[in-house]
Amino acid sequence: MHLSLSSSEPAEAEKGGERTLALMDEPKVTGTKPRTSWPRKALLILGFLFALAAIALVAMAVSQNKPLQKNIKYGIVLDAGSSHTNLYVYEWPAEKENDTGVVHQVEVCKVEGLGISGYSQDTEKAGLSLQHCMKRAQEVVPEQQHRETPVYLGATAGMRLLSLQNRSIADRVLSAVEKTLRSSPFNFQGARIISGQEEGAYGWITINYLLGSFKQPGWLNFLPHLRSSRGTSGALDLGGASTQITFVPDQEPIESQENSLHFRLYGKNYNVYTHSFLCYGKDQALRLKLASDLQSTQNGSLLDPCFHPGYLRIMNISDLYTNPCIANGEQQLPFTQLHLQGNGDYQRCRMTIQKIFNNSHCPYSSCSFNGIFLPPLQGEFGAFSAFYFVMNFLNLTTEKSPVALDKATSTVERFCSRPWHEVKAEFPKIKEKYLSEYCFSGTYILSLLENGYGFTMEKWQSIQFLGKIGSSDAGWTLGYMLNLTNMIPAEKPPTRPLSHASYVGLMVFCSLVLVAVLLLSWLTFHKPKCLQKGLI
Ligand SMILES: Nc1ccn([C@@H]2O[C@H](COP(=O)(O)OP(=O)(O)OP(=O)(O)O)[C@@H](O)[C@H]2O)c(=O)n1
Ligand SMILES: [Ca+2]
Repeated sequence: MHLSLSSSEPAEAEKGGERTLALMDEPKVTGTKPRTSWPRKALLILGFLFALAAIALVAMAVSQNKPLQKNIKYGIVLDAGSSHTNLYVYEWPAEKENDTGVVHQVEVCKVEGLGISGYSQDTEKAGLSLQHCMKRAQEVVPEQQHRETPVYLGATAGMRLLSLQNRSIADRVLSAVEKTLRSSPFNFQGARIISGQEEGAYGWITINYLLGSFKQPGWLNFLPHLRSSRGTSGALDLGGASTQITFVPDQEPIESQENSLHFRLYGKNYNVYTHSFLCYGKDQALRLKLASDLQSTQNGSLLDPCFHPGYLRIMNISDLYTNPCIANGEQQLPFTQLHLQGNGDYQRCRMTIQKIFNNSHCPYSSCSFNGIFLPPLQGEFGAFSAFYFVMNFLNLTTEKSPVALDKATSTVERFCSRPWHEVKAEFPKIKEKYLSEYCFSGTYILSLLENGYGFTMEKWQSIQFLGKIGSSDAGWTLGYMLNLTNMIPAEKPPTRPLSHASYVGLMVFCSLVLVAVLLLSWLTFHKPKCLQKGLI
């Protein structure tokens, strides 16, 4: 084959001098195996060195970016809600504590029994009830870190109500829980009742921290004027005794001072609207509704459209009137017990619920209800706690697109109309207290969001019902801890435009492109002799 190629070439050789010269340089064909030419050898060596260098570069990048042994810190927050207490353990890498999105939940322990405000008759028990979860926290946090791990307890609306009703009993409950927390090996930082404003604000901080809304991508350092372009999500929290709405409105300034908060986080200013409605959590709202319904009964029996047909409940009237949400009226009632009988009528249920929202006056440009200022709704909203528990039970929470308002309405309507014995048989594992109230709760959520706040058809689509974000529960506790441990800086910590890994990757890529360009240019302009033959 080599021979036949040589024999056909003299004709071509006459066409141009250069080609002729090239042929003349070829080693003489001798019939033995040809030896590899020098340039080809050089190319082979170069190729080998190139491959070696590329492997070394990649290996270096990989080993340099291997995660270092982590120095983990822990923090504990107890959410002492009106219906129950949860203990959360958070962890984060010590060297990154000022970054956003690095703290996450590693444990949640549900305290058995009542919320701490439920122990007003036996305050010591409020402290004892926490012991099991404190033991659990000791197992989760490594022993050598117990002493430096802060523990906080924040009590919400149940304790706010107890404190309004009887300050000294509320203080005794707090002392009892403090005693338990002080006797643990952790670094006790305080047990207190947080205000509704704080509860709303910390819920907003938590979800935006977890969603990464405070994060500005590193490349924005090059374009500082674009930094304010990313929005935050509003926060909707529904508890047993209070409910909070918090978001950044378009309208500025916020008309009512008591609903206005200002934050500077990671170098950006936020003017936040928040309101906490005490007595409008789902348990207290049910009491408000029952108290309102009772006004129109003569004998204490009530046909309640917010419970399933066939459902019966007997309640002591005195239990209904044991807190400041229902101011007076007990004395005038000629009966001591309420006999409630469900008839599962969604439309009527909505009408009875509507009565607990007072829309008769509004001293501002716009209001939610009870004369409370509410600016026009703005942006996306994350709805959590009981908003999530209830909507999740009703299969109305989807990861992708939100369920439309009319579909949510028809689902609740259908659920309410189902006979109680059928519902009970279908969900034998769900606590009867929760299950029997999902019809009321679903209807209440729709009334509150649609009529109370104005999430009608289109706005409804901006609500995402959230249980967890990543591994962390949506709620106020993470925001509370981030604030108390100063983990959210007012100014953006200085950062490099690229992460180390992206930097190394980009450097390798650019080097390879440069080498390729140089090689190609060299080949194009200098045409090494070994290649010239093959090219023509
Ligand atoms: N799987 C669940 C869990 C809870 N609930 C109900 O949801 C309500 C609120 O629960 P939660 O958000 O835990 O309220 P708390 O924090 O206890 O109350 P608050 O924030 O008002 O102090 C309670 O009525 C509870 O009965 C429910 O229906 N289904
Ligand atoms: Ca709560």
